[in-house]
Amino acid sequence: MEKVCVLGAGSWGTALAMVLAENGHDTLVWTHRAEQAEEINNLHTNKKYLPETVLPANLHATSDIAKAAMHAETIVVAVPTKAIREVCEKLTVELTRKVLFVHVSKGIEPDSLKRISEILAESLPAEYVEEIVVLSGPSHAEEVVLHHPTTVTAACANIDAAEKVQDLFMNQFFRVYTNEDVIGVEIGGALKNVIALAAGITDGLNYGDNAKAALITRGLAEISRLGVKMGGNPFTFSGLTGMGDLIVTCTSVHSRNWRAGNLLGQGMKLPEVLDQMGMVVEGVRTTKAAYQLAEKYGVAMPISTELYSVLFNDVEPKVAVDALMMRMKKREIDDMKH
Ligand SMILES: NC(=O)C1=CN([C@@H]2O[C@H](COP(=O)(O)OP(=O)(O)OC[C@H]3O[C@@H](n4cnc5c(N)ncnc54)[C@H](OP(=O)(O)O)[C@@H]3O)[C@@H](O)[C@H]2O)C=CC1
Ligand SMILES: O=C(CO)COP(=O)(O)O
Repeated sequence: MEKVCVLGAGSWGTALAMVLAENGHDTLVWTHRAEQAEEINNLHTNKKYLPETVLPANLHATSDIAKAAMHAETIVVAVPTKAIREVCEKLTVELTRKVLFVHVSKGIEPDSLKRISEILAESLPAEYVEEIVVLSGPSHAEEVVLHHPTTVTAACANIDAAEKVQDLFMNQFFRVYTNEDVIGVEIGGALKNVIALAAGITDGLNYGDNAKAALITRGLAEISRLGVKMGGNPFTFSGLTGMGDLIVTCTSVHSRNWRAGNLLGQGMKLPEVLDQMGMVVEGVRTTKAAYQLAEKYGVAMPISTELYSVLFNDVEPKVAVDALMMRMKKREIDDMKH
């Protein structure tokens, strides 16, 4: 039995804390809202994020970050990308020993263009960091809490650390693979949200299945193109954290990114959409990062670029789709390289 703390009691943090508690680990979830910690401790529910779920009685919560830091040998960071620096700052003052960090967030920071493991390495004191492992893959919280079969990947250049995380989480409904390619895993996990927003838009426009298959396939082409240029292993992009997560996020009604895109495609404006979602839609900020990364690395990312113009330059979704369809003629396979 390990002592594990999960930072963030949103849908994913809570679902993963549930997996860990069910695996017999001494699991504490930290939330920045005291009333939510009380709800988890006293009622064993988290109604805002997982309204139908009864949490295991051995899952405990706290809103005291000092307690969270004291408790853990392993810390799972499960807050949205934009909250990570702030949470690390709070945590840093409470750390007293080396901890294995696992992060499960899927984003890239705009402007700095940092991946999550880079943000963590920058924000946490090196002497208290044993390793940083990313856990990612096709995994909606709503299905994990129902014990539906789910597969994910734990990635770290130090394969022993990845295997330790594999052992912590793995059970009969939650299967964990390992990979050494942190860049490929983080880029695939972040950028699939961008393509899922676009897939939601075409569904909102009622463009049907051909359009969605096109977005998934050409989306994977542009994710791989960028990811390889950044140093990722090309094979990672056809794995769970690439193609796998892209498929689930572009096709599942559970996806907040797909749902947000769907509302945009139906004509709703971005601020209204985000208001209505009430949960993180990582793809919005990541679209800005993708747009900047495409420029920085000189890689063609037409879907991300058109989505950027819809989200941030008020271009009509239909006009953006027309622009994608009317790009100059390309070879399918040669095009993957450039
Ligand atoms: N949901 C899923 O199925 C999956 C999600 N992920 C990824 O996991 C990450 C977290 O997503 P998810 O749990 O779904 O998000 P949610 O929107 O469901 O929950 C986010 C949680 O983080 C908390 N939070 C937000 N800002 C801060 C802050 N500054 N300090 C402390 N806590 C904060 C929120 O608190 P409050 O309630 O106060 O807003 C909430 O508890 C994202 O990167 C997402 O892409 C990955 C795989 C699956
Ligand atoms: O990453 C996810 C599934 O693997 C969750 O996707 P959404 O954030 O779009 O809900």
